[in-house]
Amino acid sequence: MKQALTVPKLKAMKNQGKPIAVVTAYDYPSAVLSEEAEVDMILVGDSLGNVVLGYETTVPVKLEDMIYHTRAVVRGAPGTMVVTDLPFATYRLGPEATLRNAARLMQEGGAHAVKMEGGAELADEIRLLTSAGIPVLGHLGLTPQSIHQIGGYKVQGKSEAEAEKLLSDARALEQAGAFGIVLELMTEELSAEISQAIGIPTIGIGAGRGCDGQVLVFHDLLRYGSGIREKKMVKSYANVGDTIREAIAQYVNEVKTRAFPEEKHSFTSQKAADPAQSEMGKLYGGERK
Ligand SMILES: Nc1nc(=O)c2c([nH]1)NC[C@@H]1CN(c3ccc(C(=O)N[C@@H](CCC(=O)O)C(=O)O)cc3)CN21
Ligand SMILES: CC(C)C(=O)C(=O)O
Ligand SMILES: [Mg+2]
Repeated sequence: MKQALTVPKLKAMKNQGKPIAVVTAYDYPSAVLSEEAEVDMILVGDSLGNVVLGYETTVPVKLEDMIYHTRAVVRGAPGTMVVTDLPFATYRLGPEATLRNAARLMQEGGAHAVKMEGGAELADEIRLLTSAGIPVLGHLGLTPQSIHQIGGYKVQGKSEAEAEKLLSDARALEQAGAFGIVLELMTEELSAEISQAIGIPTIGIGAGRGCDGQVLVFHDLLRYGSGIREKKMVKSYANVGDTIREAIAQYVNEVKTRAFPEEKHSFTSQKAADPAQSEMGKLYGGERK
């Protein structure tokens, strides 16, 4: 079995200038295929609320959902580093409650690390978790769990004041012990500045070319879903949604026209093998062997 990447090795990749390739996965097949494709890390994102469970936002996603999906991912990718999102509000009731929730993602889910959205205000939580052996990945820029506060999925860090705040938040996360930071939906000037200013790797999504790695949502990368919206930040490397829809439509058509199943998909008894004796044999006039 392939050896999963470790936190120290991930940090070393930044120093060696080796880009880090991350994809989200939510279940057994997406994890198996991601590991076979040799991704450096799998993120069990709370985006599963959108792409797997059909919610409008990530806000309804529960800790139990994340544990359940992480278990399936870990079974599918036993040789890959798996990081799981702490979902909405599960790391906002103080360091102890955060530790309890993060520990469940690791003990019950099998995650190797956890991710949380936010800046300097999470320093105490990150210090406690890292001291307890729970690696923490930060997440700055667009923080989708705060969508009802922010009001929309908008590019972050465009003003000088916003950029300053994000840079100081990145420094605070590193200081508190985070092993890396996801930078979501910000200008590439800012993501490059942050990536140079800190010693831990940055993983970008919609943050341009300045980051130490990239992450994409599995369903966006593959156009896997019925209504995957075109987003500027996404590159789709396949169109699995169209492929699946066309395949299912063809199956439906073949059932309706009795083109499927054929003889080769069917099983026969010894009695049926003798056309004179079997109902099917009589029906097909001895055609069946
Ligand atoms: N399918 C999916 N992909 C994701 O990347 C993702 C989720 N779901 N759910 C949780 C969050 C929400 N995210 C989002 C949601 C919307 C935009 C978006 O509308 N992006 C626009 C830019 C908007 C602007 O110009 O201000 C784009 O075109 O990329 C980006 C990230 C990222 N995460
Ligand atoms: C977009 C990534 C970074 C994420 O947080 C998720 O998939 O939930
Ligand atoms: Mg997330």
